[in-house]
Amino acid sequence: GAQGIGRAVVQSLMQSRAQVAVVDLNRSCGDQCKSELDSEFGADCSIFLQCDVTDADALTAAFQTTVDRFGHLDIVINNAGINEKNWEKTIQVNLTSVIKGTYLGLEHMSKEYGKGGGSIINVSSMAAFLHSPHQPVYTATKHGVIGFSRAMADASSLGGYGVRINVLCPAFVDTPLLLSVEHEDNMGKFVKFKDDFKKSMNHFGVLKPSLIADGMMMLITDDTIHGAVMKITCSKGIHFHTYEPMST
Ligand SMILES: NC(=O)C1=CN([C@@H]2O[C@H](COP(=O)(O)OP(=O)(O)OC[C@H]3O[C@@H](n4cnc5c(N)ncnc54)[C@H](O)[C@@H]3O)[C@@H](O)[C@H]2O)C=CC1
Ligand SMILES: CC/C=C\C[C@H](O)/C=C/C=C\C=C\C=C\C(=O)[C@@H](O)C/C=C\CCC(=O)O
Repeated sequence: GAQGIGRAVVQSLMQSRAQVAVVDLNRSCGDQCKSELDSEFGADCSIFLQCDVTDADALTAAFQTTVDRFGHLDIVINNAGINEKNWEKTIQVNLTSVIKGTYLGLEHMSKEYGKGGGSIINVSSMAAFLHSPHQPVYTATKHGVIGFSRAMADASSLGGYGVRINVLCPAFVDTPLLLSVEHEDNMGKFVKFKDDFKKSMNHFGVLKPSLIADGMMMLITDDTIHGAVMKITCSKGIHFHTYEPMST
């Protein structure tokens, strides 16, 4: 992502000397991001790939271009997310593309394909824990990201993929996405609930993208973390959801 949470994570990754492929639909944001990264870190450390993650062929090509450019893949962050009146599109971006991005990441990192292992982080939301009447389909996609990622983490363990898979659930974060609650194009008929949404935001507080990046870096650097659901809120900061053990 070339803005918002994705842009903050890219900054942290490059400050940690990672080479980064920024994949985003928005070319102007992407070009701006690339220009800033080149100025700060040099032109060889990142690429920007304009890509609609709902276009499976384009996303496949973006992964291949990244591997061709940098030689291999170690980290995948499936971050793109929208909240649109077109609820089918919301599902395509927020869930279907996360599934596709996870499978593509495994193709380039999993030991089942003879690769060296790696780390996948899928971005959900605290909307999966505190559902809101403002965005029911968005909420459904974020539940789906958690369920899919936890299942894939178990598959990775059972299959010896060597790929850690974790989920990050931010609460409200100060990014352009939050502004979408004002618009009927995004919220559809639920825009009439926008004042209630903003009351929630004021109650729970709004996080800085840099704190989400800190959480991402923790998931990336601590190789003991696998199958985890990280939550980041104003009240508790970076913490993890605990699930009742499955009864065998
Ligand atoms: N901002 C918030 O309050 C919260 C955001 N999140 C999640 O964090 C993730 C990032 O969101 P933000 O940074 O806040 O949003 P944002 O709108 O600032 O950034 C999202 C980026 O995704 C890109 N994008 C959208 N559709 C795309 C597509 N089809 N193909 C490729 N790129 C596409 C946009 O161009 C944009 O650069 C999303 O999954 C969102 O649901 C989760 C909880 C809270
Ligand atoms: C268009 C809006 C786009 C994104 C907004 C975001 O994805 C939606 C967030 C929805 C809910 C946020 C809830 C925040 C909750 C907190 O900050 C917690 O402190 C509340 C306390 C407990 C939650 C329950 C739990 O932790 O299990």
